[in-house]
Amino acid sequence: MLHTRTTAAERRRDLRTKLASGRLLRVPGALNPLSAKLIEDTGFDACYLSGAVLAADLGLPDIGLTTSTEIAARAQQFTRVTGLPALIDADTGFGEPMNAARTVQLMEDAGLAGLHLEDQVNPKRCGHLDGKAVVEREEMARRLRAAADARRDPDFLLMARTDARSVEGLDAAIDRARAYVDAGADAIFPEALRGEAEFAAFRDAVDVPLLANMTEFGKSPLLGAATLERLGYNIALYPVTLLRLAMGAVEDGLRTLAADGTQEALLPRMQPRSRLYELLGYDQYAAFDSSVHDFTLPPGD
Ligand SMILES: C[C@](O)(C(=O)O)[C@H](CC(=O)O)C(=O)O
Ligand SMILES: [Mg+2]
Repeated sequence: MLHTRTTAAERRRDLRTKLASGRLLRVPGALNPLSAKLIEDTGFDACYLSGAVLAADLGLPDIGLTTSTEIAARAQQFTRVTGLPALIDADTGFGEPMNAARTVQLMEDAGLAGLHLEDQVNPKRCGHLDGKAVVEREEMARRLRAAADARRDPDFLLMARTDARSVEGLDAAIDRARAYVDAGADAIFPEALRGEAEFAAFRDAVDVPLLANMTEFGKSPLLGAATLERLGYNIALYPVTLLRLAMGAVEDGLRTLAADGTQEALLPRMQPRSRLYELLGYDQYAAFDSSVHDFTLPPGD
């Protein structure tokens, strides 16, 4: 009820253990705390809080407009209701290396299991768009050293994302990744790789856990879990999948409602009240005090 019983420390250890297992973790991006509960219920390994989704949720583009305190406050609403480890997209760290350090502490306090910082300049943009620019390698290394040093729980995962593939080419991106590991990154997120061979080259070159960003409508092919596992990747990320699915359904539904003047035709596509109540744990609230709470549903709801 109300919140998960799992502590942040337990979730961080859980993520570390899963990463050490060598198997591929499947990590969808949650679109709100309720969907994070569904990600847990359907058996995924962890959940992701995407910068693109957090911004879109506020009706904003993903260009670094959100602030670290804003996303930390939102993140806490997710971590409170799921026992799954959650990894957050901390963009560029929201400023100078000192800001990246503060961001790490805010995300630790929000109960997250880890974050990733990227090497783009501010203002950043989606990693799958053209026209990106990256900071000097040493500048990003400073960002990472500050972040690693600020961490109070050594199990909090510090992942470095490099956007350099599209800007400087694959070899430079690999060199950066190695430098970022030396600066304290526990894992690497190579952004916008072009094909399976590039994913394989990255795996050969870097020893730490690797994340494969399987975002839709981007520059990377949508490699299946079996392929990513064979390539030796540790995390398959589906960052914006739920938002895209939900918004597709919402838009279709609105058009149908406007055209038909009733939602009758939409009922088979809806999550029924009973499933929503199950996810929210209404029965536990009823058991807490049945004299106050009685949420028995009529059959068929
Ligand atoms: C992973 C990502 O950083 C995100 O914010 O979810 C985005 C995803 C997207 O815009 O498709 C990115 O790849 O830059
Ligand atoms: Mg992002």
